[in-house]
Amino acid sequence: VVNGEDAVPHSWPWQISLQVKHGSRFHHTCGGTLIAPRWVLTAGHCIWPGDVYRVLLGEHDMSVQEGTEQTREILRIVVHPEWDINYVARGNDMALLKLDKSPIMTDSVSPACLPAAEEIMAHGTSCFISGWGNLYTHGPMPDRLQQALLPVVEHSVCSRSDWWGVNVKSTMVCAGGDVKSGCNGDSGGPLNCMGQDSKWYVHGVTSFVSSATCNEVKKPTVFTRISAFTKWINEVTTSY
Ligand SMILES: CC(C)c1ccc(NC(=O)[C@@H]2CCCN2C(=O)[C@H](CCCC[NH3+])NC(=O)C(F)(F)F)cc1
Repeated sequence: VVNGEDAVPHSWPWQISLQVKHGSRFHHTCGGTLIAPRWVLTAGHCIWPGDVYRVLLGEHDMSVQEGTEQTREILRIVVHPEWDINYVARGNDMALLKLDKSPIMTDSVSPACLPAAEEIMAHGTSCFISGWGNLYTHGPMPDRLQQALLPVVEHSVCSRSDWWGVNVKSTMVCAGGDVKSGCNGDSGGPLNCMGQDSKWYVHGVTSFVSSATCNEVKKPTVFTRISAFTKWINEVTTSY
C-alpha cells in the first residue's frame, strides 16, 4: 500500500496472508479475505500451479509473534474458470481456497460480510484497501499491516481513455487514482467498505495497478467486483 498507514492491529480480522513455500520456508505472496469458516477469497493471479501455499490468519506485525496468529493448510484451490493470466483485462481475477479446518474465531480472526449480488457502490464511497504489499513501487514490504482510504471511482470515470479505458470491465471496481494505491503484494486482499448499516463489507479483491508505478494518477487500483461473482462463490463454497 502506497501512502497508507499502519492499520489498528486486528481491525480487519478477515485479512489473511497467503504464504508460498520457497525451499523450506514460507513467505507472504498475496493477501486474501476469510469469507466463511473454511473458505478464503484471493486473486486468481496469486495462484501458480505447482506452488505450495498456506494461509496465515490473525497477523498484524510479521516480525513479532503476537499470539493471535493461526496457520491453516489449504485442502483445495478453485481458480475462476474464466481467469486468464495472459488476459488480465478480461477480469475474473479470483480464486477460492478451502482450508483443511476452520480457524478458531477470535477478535483477531473472523469472516467478512460480502455485498448483495450486483450491488454497485456510488462514486466517492469511502473504502479502505489493506495489505502487506510494497510501500512504493519497487519498495520494501512493511512488517505491519497497512491501510489507505481509497474513494470509489465509478465505472464511467474509470473507463475514460486517459484513465483505464477499455481495460476496466463492469465486473471490476476502481478506487483511488491519486497518490494512494495498492502495490505488489496487496494482490488478492480486500477492499473494505462501510455499509449503510455501519458494518464493514468486502466489495473487492485487489487485482491490478499501473505497471509503470503503483500510485499513478488517473490509474486507480482495480479490484475484482465481488458482487458480480455471488453466484459462483455460493456454488463453489457449497459444493466443493
Ligand atoms: C489490464 C492490463 C492492461 C494490465 C494493467 C496493469 C497491469 N499491472 C501490472 O502488471 C503490475 C506490474 C507488476 C504487477 N502488477 C500488478 O498490477 C499486480 C499483478 C497484476 C496481474 C497480472 N500480472 N497487482 C498488484 O500489484 C496489486 F495491485 F494487485 F497488488 C497488468 C495488466
